[in-house]
Amino acid sequence: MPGLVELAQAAQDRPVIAFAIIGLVLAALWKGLTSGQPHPDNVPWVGKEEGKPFAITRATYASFNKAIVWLTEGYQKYSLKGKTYLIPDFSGRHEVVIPINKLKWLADQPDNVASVRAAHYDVLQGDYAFTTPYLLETVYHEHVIHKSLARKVDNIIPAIHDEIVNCFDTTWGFDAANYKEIPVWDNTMDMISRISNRMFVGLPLCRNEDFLKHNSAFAVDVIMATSIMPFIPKFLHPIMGHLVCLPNHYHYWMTRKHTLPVIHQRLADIAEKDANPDSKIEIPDDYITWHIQVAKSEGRAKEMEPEMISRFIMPIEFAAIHTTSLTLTMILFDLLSADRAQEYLDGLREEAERIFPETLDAGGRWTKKILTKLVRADSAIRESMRVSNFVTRGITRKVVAKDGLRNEEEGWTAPCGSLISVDEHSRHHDPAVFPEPDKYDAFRFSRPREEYEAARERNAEDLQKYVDMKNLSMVSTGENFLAFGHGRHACPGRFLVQHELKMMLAHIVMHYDVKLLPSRPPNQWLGTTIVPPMKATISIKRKASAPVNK
Ligand code: HEM
Repeated sequence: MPGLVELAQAAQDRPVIAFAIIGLVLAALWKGLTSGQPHPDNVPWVGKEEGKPFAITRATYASFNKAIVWLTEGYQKYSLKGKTYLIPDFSGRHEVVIPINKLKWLADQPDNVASVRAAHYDVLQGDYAFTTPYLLETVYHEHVIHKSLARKVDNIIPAIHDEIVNCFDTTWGFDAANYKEIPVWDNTMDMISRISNRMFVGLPLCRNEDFLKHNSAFAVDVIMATSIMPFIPKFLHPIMGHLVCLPNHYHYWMTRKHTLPVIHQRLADIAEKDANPDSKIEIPDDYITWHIQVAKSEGRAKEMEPEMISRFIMPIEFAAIHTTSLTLTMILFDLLSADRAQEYLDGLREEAERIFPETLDAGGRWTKKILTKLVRADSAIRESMRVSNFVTRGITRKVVAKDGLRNEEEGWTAPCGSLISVDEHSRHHDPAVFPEPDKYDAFRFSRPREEYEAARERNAEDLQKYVDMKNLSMVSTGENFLAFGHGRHACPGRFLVQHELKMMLAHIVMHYDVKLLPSRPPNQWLGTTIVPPMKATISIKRKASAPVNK
């Protein structure tokens, strides 16, 4: 530990850095002392020691490493009894946490009463982080994904499969003699960036290293901005917001030089094809095309500008790449360290090898219909998202109605500006809902589905059971599975993610031997976010028997 003299000397040597650090510390303290999200005043708190001076401020600071303790306390004391409570947050954004029986009530609120867009705008620093507020004000990219992705998914699966094969070939490789260490987080980020971009911008850009590098740097810039900005007093935001987000502009600028030529070409090709439907030009099925087609059909001039198309690619990349990479990283660690890891790997391999031959009619490429049969892979993914989800609270909505949002049943009103959410972590770990809730049981959700299929004799009584079984799939959201949210704003990307992750798991088990892990490399809690171990590795080698390209 340096002494005061050394610190004073260091400050003299680097006055600008010292000034900046002192400024940030003072700002953080100031913020802690004065912050406070609007909230109902007749709802109990967890973590706040009533009667003590600066009780909310102290709870705000303590919340950084108390999230799990307070969520558990809130769940036991209030949620299980159908009661709402308040939880402090390190960012100063204290939340109203409702019990699970009010999930539908919240999800059904109109957008002009409880808004997901406003909640995301605040958390993601919409004024500054994405280079122009217009992107998160309009969320046009989300509209495009909602309108297009589920309809287009069958068309894009072959391209996604092709990209997955290419990613594994070029990063995990072909060496069948020696095990190779794979740094899981870096590798999944690399692969998921390429695979996602195959759908967003297509070939060859999805493999362009400079484009991918600046894209991923942009996402890190956004995360930096969301971490730093809550600690800067509001009145300084118009200056500090732009300063903190200077790197975002730079990295956007660097991606733009790659995307703009593709966008110009695409606009020209689509115009040519529209004018001359017999033209031989092939229009790729990717985000750029969907963006243009939706904008054209809705007469949106601004969204047709090449510059805007290029900017809108950034928030969609942000929504897709980190979420999917975190999920895949968690899946690999959960699967390889489970008590019955070998049995799970063998089960996944047996399923993949049994189903894959059905693709031969489709040129050895998976299709949506065939992928639906991978129920064990589906379960292995859903189970990891249940046990190792990286967010603890979800379905977050900001109250935007001027008069607030009234809950008659409990008799509270959340004033305009309040944040309301659901504690999905505790629900996903509730022993009354999931026996042995902390255990990763890869086939928890596929076992009943397989038993049902084996015994299936269609009659009227089976119909309900059939629906129940469908509800165990990873895209089915509800009280017991909230990792993709729920209701009309549930993640539309999940209709792609399910196929992408299943294809990746099937590829791994059919092509590689993977060493089991002696124990689960631990996740880390950062406030209320859970991050997987970023440096942990796994050992893999190509199966000598693996087919060269499938
Ligand atoms: C495993 C990967 C992913 C996870 C865990 C995930 C999770 C989520 C969650 C929790 C929400 C918020 C739902 C709510 O507030 O109710 C969301 C929203 C969204 N996600 Fe995902 N997501 C993933 C991948 C993707 C991908 C690949 C895309 C795009 C292709 C995408 C696009 C979106 C969009 C556009 C929204 C906003 C929906 C709306 O507000 O109407 N996500 N996602």
